[in-house]
Amino acid sequence: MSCKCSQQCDIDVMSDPLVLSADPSHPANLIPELCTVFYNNGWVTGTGGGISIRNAEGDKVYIAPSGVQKERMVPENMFVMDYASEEYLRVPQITKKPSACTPLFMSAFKMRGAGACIHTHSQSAVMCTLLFGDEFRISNIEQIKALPKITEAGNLGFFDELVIPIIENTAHEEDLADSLQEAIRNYPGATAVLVRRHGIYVWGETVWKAKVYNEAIDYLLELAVKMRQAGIPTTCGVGEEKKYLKY
Ligand SMILES: CSC[C@@H](O)[C@@H](O)C(=O)COP(=O)(O)O
Ligand SMILES: [Zn+2]
Repeated sequence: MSCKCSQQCDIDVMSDPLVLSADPSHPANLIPELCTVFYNNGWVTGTGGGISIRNAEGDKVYIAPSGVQKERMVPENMFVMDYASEEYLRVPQITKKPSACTPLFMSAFKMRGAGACIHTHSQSAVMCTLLFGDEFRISNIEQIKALPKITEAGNLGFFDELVIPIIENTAHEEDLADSLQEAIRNYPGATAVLVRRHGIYVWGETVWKAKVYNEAIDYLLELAVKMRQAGIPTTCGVGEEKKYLKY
């Protein structure tokens, strides 16, 4: 039987209907593709980081295997979980162990209704967790406008402050779930949580929103490191930067 996607493809989906599709937006195709993009940005190198995506109906969760090179995955490597029962509908041959990030991805799905959640080990994210205390804050930068308010409709404005909570790392990724959930409860306007000396989790209503938020946040994290290096506070008002310039 061939795939039912809009492209009239001739992939034999009977061989593995949960992960084989010629539809490029199928989660089993998107996870390997996006992980390659993230790898090329230095966000998921050395097997760290990853992404989990729910299907369009929201009843299935696609999860990468644990400990694999995330940029070299193929659709057949994906785990598929039933969203409601959290039971695995498919376990790939490559390994029986799903990503250690699974309880964290599930927290974003269940608590925020997210359609996708990205985890990166971006060096800008890690540096910001070393430069900031319990919260990362930045304001008065144009790129902030790419991020949602969450608690009300629409995006943040140029003069709004972006606040991202920072939680402490644990020896094992799955042990982060409790503190991530606490941060999600305490910061209803957050679409991301930083993990000290580790990286960041970013989620969104759809995979494309999650991707845009992750890109915008990483841009702001990288900028924040440079602002700190230049001695400019990340929340400094428009025009106030002159006070900090050394020339
Ligand atoms: C470099 S090992 C990193 C892991 O411990 C973890 O932090 C991570 O992000 C990926 O876990 P994984 O189980 O491979 O999906
Ligand atoms: Zn990690």
